[in-house]
Amino acid sequence: MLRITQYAEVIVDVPTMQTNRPYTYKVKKEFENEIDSGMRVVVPFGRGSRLVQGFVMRVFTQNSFEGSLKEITALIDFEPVLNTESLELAKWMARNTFSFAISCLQTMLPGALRAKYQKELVLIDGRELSKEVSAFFNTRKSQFLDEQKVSADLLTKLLDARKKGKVKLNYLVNDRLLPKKVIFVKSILSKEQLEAAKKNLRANAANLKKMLDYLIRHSQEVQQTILEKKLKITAQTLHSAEKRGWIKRFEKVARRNPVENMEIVKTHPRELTVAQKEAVTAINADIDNENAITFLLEGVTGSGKTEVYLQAIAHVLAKKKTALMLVPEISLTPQMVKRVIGRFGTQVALFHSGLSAGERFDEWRRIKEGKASVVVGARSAVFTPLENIGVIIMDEEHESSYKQEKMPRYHARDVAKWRADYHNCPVILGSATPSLESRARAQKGVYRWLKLPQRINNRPLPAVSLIDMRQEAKKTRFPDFSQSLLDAITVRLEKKEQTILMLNRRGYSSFMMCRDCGYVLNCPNCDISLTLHLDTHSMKCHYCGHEEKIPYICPACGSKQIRYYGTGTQKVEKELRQLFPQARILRMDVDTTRRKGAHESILRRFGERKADILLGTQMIAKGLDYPEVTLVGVLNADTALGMADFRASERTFQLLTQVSGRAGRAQKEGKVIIQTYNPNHYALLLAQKQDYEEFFNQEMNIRHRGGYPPYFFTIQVTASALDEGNAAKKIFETYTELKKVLGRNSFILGPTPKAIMRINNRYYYQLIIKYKKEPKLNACLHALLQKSQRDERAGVMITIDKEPLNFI
Ligand SMILES: Nc1ncnc2c1ncn2[C@@H]1O[C@H](COP(=O)(O)OP(=O)(O)OP(=O)(O)O)[C@@H](O)[C@H]1O
Ligand SMILES: [Zn+2]
Ligand SMILES: [Zn+2]
Repeated sequence: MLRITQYAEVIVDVPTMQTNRPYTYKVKKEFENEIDSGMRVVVPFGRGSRLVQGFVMRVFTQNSFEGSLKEITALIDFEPVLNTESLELAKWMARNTFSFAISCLQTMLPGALRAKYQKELVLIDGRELSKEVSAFFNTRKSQFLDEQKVSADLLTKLLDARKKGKVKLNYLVNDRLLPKKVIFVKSILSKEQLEAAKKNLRANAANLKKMLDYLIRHSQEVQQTILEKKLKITAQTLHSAEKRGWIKRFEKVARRNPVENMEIVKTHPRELTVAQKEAVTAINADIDNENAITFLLEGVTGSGKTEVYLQAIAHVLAKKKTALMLVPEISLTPQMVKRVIGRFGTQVALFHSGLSAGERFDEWRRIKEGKASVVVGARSAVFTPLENIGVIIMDEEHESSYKQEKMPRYHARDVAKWRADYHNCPVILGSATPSLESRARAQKGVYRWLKLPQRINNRPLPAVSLIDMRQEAKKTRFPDFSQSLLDAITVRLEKKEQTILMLNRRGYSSFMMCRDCGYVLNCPNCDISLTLHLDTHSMKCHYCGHEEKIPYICPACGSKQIRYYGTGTQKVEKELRQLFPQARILRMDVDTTRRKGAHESILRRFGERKADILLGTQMIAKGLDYPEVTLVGVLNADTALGMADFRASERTFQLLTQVSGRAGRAQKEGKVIIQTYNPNHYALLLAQKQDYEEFFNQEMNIRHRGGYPPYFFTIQVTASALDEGNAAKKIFETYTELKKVLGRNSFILGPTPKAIMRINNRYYYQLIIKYKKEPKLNACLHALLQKSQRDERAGVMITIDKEPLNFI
């Protein structure tokens, strides 16, 4: 007999057998009214019916299938965690970035929701239990179950007890998910009653008196911890007040507020300059027309791009729509956050890696519940479930951190455009130094090109000088500082103006080298040198995290002449303190900003002029807007140029232009000193002139001649394995397959071993496809990927990266 039954298509999470195909499961009667697409479920999978997690993609009813389908075991969520848009986006992303659907789905969720669920066994009936099961519970009512850790024998006995109804199995999502609860205090007496209580108080009950005085003056509820701090009292006093019937204490769900300790000043829209006005008018017109168009806002440093964003956002909010603003992680500075929150207040949600998992979860939930209408965040914020989006902004669009380097290898710019199409709204890409790709599209009319060619109030761009370190380094005792830079710092210290010093790359080549035999201390797992960290007094690998003691004797020749080599921020800080003992110096790098809030506190102190010099890595190159900074020094401009990557010049130019832009932004004139070993390189000469347009023209010529993007599209295919031979074999097989489908106008570079061939004991080989038009390529690559899943050779993996930003 036929019967209407409910079914669900589920994308399952099976690490060893990734697939983009959903599996169909039967929905139990109990779940029929509960289940919906976008919810996570637990399902049995494979021959052993192992329980795995999955996402419901679709629910449908139809006549019962012939064969027997497995049933959904449990619901993890009680309402969808992903909406229709997110599910669609995940599907598109899986196809478009050669990623697994499950990875894409998980990427859309905040980390707290991605954490693995736990299984809990609850004892229902303790009679006649087997010895082993009793021992497992060991007088407790419930116990977590980790299938990996209990013996198969015990597991069968537990499952048997479950069948007999003696034990129940629960699925628990990590408890970080529980909303944060805080205790509040509120007076339950009238003012008069409180006054009376005060009269009856013993003379020595000072704390209770303080408490009553407070309650008499404040009738609103207050958070317990805040009250304790304010009155310098303990929970004991509050307890006693409660017992006397003065107050009641109650729990409330609190929002973990990431900007709790920030001083926010209300800001107002500024009178726009002519160029700003033109930009805002053009953008707002397309917001009104619900036009999914992309703008490139090319504006020199300090030209007021942020004000353009803010006014476009205000326009969107006035239409009761929402706005998404993406900024690179490192420029998501307190300054930027204050500017946006100062303008739009509590309707702003923040989303970046500086937040704790709980804070991120709370912000995500506020967005999902429609309580936030402006989202400011880094790359992953592009997935936040804002509805009714009116504009999407991407500041510093050229930043490579917008591309995720691991699966799913998406570029936030592409996701932003997809969502703009979905919501019929414009995208604004802003930068002083746009990526060549975006700038070329603006030229061709694919993007609408808006320009802010002048700084605000026509302030001049700072004067930049290049210092040839090949000569200078010989002259001084401190090889990191040229005399011109030392002189310029001295002048700033005398005039009480501020200086920003940038050291390119974190812990740049502070490796250990033996001066007698040239031995370099390498990571045992990776083909890369270990980096010296003075704070932990150890040598660390930045790739795999391996850590070991600093050697004092060369392991190769036994010499004591093993020294660190190169320039790290810690070393430069030490030198600076010797050179300028009177200067107040702040250091900002990955090591000093690891602690939560450290980043903010360093910048705040600098902004309050509690320091004269801010020394840091690339972190300080972007977005900072401090009026007293009149000198920017770049200690080593060349490190990026030394890399065998065709984008090296572009990156160097962008970085130098950005960091130069920090100087002289207000009334006082700015000066920039760039120290380099390549003073004649065009990227440096044009950065000196801060001439983006000329750089664009020259670089496009070079790209044209070399056949690089944006003239060609690129795809990188990487094969890796624990065994080097297997990795190599795989890449050559891939090469042969690709050759069959690629046309005459496409090229393959390689196969070659990767520049760092071994990372964490895996070997990596790569090839790069360059093409203009290859209609069959996508399908071919998807087939390769699927096939490699079934590769017999252990641990052989293929990864595909569309438009990679790192070629080495
Ligand atoms: N119309 C305006 N009138 C007066 N001041 C303005 C105006 N627009 C912006 N500003 C101020 O000018 C300064 C520079 O602006 P902003 O930081 O937005 O520039 P930007 O283009 O984003 O710079 P960068 O790319 O270097 O970060 C800021 O202090 C800002 O408050
Ligand atoms: Zn040696
Ligand atoms: Zn390593």
